Amino acid sequence: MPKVLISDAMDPKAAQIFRERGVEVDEITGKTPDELIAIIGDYDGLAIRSSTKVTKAILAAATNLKVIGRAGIGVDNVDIPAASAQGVVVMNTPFGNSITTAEHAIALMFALARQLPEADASTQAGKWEKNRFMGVELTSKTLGLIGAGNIGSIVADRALGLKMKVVAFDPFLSPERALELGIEKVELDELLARADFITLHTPLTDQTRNILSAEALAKTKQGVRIINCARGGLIDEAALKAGLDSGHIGGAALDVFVQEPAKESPLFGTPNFVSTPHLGASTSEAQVNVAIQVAEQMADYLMSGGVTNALNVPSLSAEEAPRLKPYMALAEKLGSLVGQLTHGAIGRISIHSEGAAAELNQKPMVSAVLAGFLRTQTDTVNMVNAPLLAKERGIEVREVRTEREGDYHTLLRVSVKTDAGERSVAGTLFGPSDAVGAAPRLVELFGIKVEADLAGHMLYVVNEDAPGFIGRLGSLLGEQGVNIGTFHLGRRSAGGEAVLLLSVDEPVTAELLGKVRALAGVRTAMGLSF
Ligand SMILES: NC(=O)C1=CN([C@@H]2O[C@H](COP(=O)(O)OP(=O)(O)OC[C@H]3O[C@@H](n4cnc5c(N)ncnc54)[C@H](O)[C@@H]3O)[C@@H](O)[C@H]2O)C=CC1
Ligand SMILES: O=C(O)C(=O)COP(=O)(O)O
Repeated sequence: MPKVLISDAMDPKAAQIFRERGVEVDEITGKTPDELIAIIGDYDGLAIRSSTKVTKAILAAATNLKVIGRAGIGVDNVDIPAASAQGVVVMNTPFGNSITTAEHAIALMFALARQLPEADASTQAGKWEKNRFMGVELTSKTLGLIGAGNIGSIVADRALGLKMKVVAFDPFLSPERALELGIEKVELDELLARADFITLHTPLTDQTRNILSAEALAKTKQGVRIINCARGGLIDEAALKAGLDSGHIGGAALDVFVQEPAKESPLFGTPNFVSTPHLGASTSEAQVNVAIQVAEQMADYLMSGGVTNALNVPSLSAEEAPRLKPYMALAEKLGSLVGQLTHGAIGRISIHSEGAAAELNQKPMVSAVLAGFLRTQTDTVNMVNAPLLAKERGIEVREVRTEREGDYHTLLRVSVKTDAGERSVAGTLFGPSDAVGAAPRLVELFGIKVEADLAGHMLYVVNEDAPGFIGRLGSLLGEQGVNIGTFHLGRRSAGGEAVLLLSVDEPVTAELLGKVRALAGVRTAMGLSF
């Protein structure tokens, strides 16, 4: 009988469903990482919310683990590359708590507009300070949405009902979708200049981290009120405190913090600051939704192999699975690679299969490319919703098949149309010709021939091909204590542009990237993960 550990507080429905479906379940919450490491080896499944941090160390001890189920949306507390490397399926419940979280953002907006927490405390202290609390109306005010996905769209809908004007910054929001939502798509600077209230609804990624930096906050309107029910780390907390102290920021409400649990913060006690302890998803309705959904999905997987809402594996029928599986892994890696290497809106993505790949069912491969690509923008993408999400983002998807073989027996090419022109990557499968058990390999990167395994954490460098460069890079990595797993090299022409792809044991830090970029001859350096 498979065994699941529920390690964060979850509605009792989850345990009930596991038991009904023949899965043994333990509910043990509040464990330290070391305590979790000591017990995790016994379990086939781990059901979590946001408190449990599923790190590489925990995964390393999770020798029997097959599936992690997140009863909620954000999976930034799970090391997905490490889970994938171990073959652990990671699933979430993308919609179960979105209404609830959107309502919390609206609640915090009202709390700021009418200073409800401070007025409540003062009244209950017997002060009756009727003249101290002068609020503002929401009607006719401009709400700036940063991120207009599932939750952002619901917030927009509610705000429009309150007769607010809504402007949104989301590079992946298509003009058609903006029109459908009744909101105006704008650039970030315009949002900062126009919004009376700003609310954040993006995942925490390298692009969104510190999106409200000191510099961005300085561009906001005098008296702006800011709400964050998405993730700590989207706002520079020190700059927020300074803005509140100076009076430039009229109010801020945070449900999420850089460090959680946030038991102390310079923001605590600041006038016009409101906070809640990551309560966005905490309603009985949402918790029942996500508990039922996560338990059903995990039980399906453990009992029959069915895959729903998985973030790192494709959903597949039993018959097609063995032959398509390596192609899907290749497709997902190529999609993820172009997603990580290109930024901003993409008008078109083309998937071209050549040779043996062209004879297979293309749909799962196309979904895998799109899922890999979109995962760099949203946590809620999976194999099932990837084509729909691509459509919503205005991405045209083209499929091209050439049954004739080219240089390779089988080849998959992914091209994206960006403002800078068409850019493409291509890969093949090495190993048995029927593809079962074959290994994905990158063979071309933006026109440069390179042969690489896309796995784990990688460092990508584009440099001028010149003697001594590899030695300088190798010494730098050695000095920084970075262990190189594999090393792949390609170049456009002798003395021209060269590309290096190195696999490294730990995620590439911003500090290391800074040092690599400072090396003579480096044009681009980025950290990638698969
Ligand atoms: N406080 C809480 O308890 C809860 C917090 N959340 C958080 O809310 C976040 C949003 O959830 P959903 O709306 O369901 O996700 P979603 O994936 O549907 O929407 C996220 C949106 O952010 C956009 N985005 C991505 N990168 C961006 C960038 N650089 N700039 C601007 N926009 C960007 C995406 O295009 C997408 O439209 C989640 O990632 C999660 O971290 C979710 C539920 C509860
Ligand atoms: O679903 C999400 O992304 C959330 O942030 C909710 O977190 P929680 O399940 O309440 O710990």
